[in-house]
Amino acid sequence: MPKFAANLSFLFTEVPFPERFARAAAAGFTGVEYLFPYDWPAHEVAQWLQSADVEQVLFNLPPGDWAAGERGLACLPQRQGEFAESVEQALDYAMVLDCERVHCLAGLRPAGCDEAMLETTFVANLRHAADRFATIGATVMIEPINSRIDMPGYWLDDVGKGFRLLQAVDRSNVKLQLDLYHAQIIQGDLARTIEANIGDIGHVQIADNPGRHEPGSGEIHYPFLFELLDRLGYTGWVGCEYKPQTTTEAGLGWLRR
Ligand SMILES: O=C(O)C(=O)CO
Repeated sequence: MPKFAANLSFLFTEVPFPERFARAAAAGFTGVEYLFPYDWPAHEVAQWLQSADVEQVLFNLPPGDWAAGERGLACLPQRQGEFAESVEQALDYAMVLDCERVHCLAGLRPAGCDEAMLETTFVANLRHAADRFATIGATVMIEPINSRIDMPGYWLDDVGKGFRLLQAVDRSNVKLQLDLYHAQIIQGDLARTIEANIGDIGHVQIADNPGRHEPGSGEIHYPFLFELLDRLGYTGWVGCEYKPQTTTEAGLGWLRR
């Protein structure tokens, strides 16, 4: 079975964020991920990790003004200075949290902007981020996210485009974060996609479809995909980024099975 990380932005939300680390550990998780740590000083987050004895698996670079609807900066031509600052902030946190993976949100497609310009900006920004994170041995993830249900207007909303962008960025520490829930909505054909691209996949996330709930609640046959990841020698983490149907604890039956 792969290693599972609890996504603390989705799971254990019954308790305040600092308490979720211990809850995840008590439920048997040895790794955690979440969207953003920036509301808390890095050394405090490090203490929560340490006292729960869990590994920091992944978090996201600052996304711009999330509350105002922004969903990342990496493709935005007018925001390259801010992107570079966001890389430094995430790097500081990654060092303190001893985290080997960060996810770089691409951003929403700006109106009236040429596709080639967005791609040029994205590639330049990713190369910059990759080179900065290489100094601590960390990998930068890019993630295709569906723009039909969950993130309307998201620029990186195609799985094939994600793998093509990896080639364009051409840095060994940039990999694809394959969220199987988003991939199912975008295109399906999950097993073949994993098999054809396993060497470029640096992180996996899961939820079932429809509803983005626990594995087993929908149409995706996760036991088959977990066996496939094992058979292909995937040694990375699988992040549990789903919305529990009732409570987090009640929804962990799929993991015990
Ligand atoms: O929305 C998602 O799927 C994300 O992983 C955002 O980081």
